[in-house]
Amino acid sequence: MTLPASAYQDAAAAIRARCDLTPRWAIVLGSGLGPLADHVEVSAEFAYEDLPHFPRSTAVGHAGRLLLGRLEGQAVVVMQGRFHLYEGWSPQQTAMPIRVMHALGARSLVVTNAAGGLNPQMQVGDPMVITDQINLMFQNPLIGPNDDALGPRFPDMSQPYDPAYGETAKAAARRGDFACHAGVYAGMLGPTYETRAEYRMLRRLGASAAGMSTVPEVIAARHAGMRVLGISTVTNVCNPDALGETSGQEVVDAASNASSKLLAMVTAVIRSAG
Ligand SMILES: O=P(O)(O)O[C@@H]1C[C@H](O)[C@@H](CO)O1
Ligand SMILES: Nc1nc2[nH]cnc2c(=O)[nH]1
Repeated sequence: MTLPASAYQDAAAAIRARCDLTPRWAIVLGSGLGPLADHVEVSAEFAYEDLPHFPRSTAVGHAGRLLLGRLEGQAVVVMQGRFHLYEGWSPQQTAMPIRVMHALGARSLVVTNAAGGLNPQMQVGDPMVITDQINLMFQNPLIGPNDDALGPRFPDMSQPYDPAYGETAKAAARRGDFACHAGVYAGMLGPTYETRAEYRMLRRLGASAAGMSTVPEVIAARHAGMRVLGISTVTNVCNPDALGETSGQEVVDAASNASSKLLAMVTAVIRSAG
């Protein structure tokens, strides 16, 4: 579905009409990670269905609420649930909330997700700081007329994830004494999990984690010049030579169980940026 050019400004105006907080940070909470929002001192809360042009969350483990408030004293806007291409939303719709949060004032983005771990050292519950991404969705939210007011027609993607944010997140994991990996996130269309042959291919392509989100959001964020921290939680181990079955519920449960690690890393980065 094509969105009107004014869609993200309309949604931002509806939010501003009820809340005058200017968020510096935008945070997208992935599958099972919604409870991180319990740590936000909330000023205003919006159901996605009440915001103009906003899609509705249909994915398991995604509450479908936008919160404005403070985390670690910093003004934040938090998506408790996101939109995925496999739900039937267009790339523009999956990325639209990023533009809304940018229009509200956010200049840094934290994206979190649940992902399959491809690196043999990974265990369920381990976080991975995303260093780069591979777009295997073969779709792009910037297709169509470019909004020059937002960003360039041909955005640079040489460093989509901010290395300084990543280092701070890894340092928080060291302080917390829990394992933390760094690697490349492969964005898949879903909703099927991968076959053994596909996991094998992803390893050969240089991916360390496979998921079904994040890539369109990060493209939209980089287009708008936002600095990005990305963290995956490994929810299933993808060993092509000994692959067990994976279910959506198992993924959500594994992500929820690891949410305290995510919280430690995300808050450390927000704190350090002052
Ligand atoms: O929103 P995220 O990327 O955390 O959701 C992942 C991808 C699918 O929605 C689901 C598959 O298990 O988890
Ligand atoms: N594509 C994909 N998405 C996931 N989300 C959680 N685990 C996985 C996985 O193994 N593959």
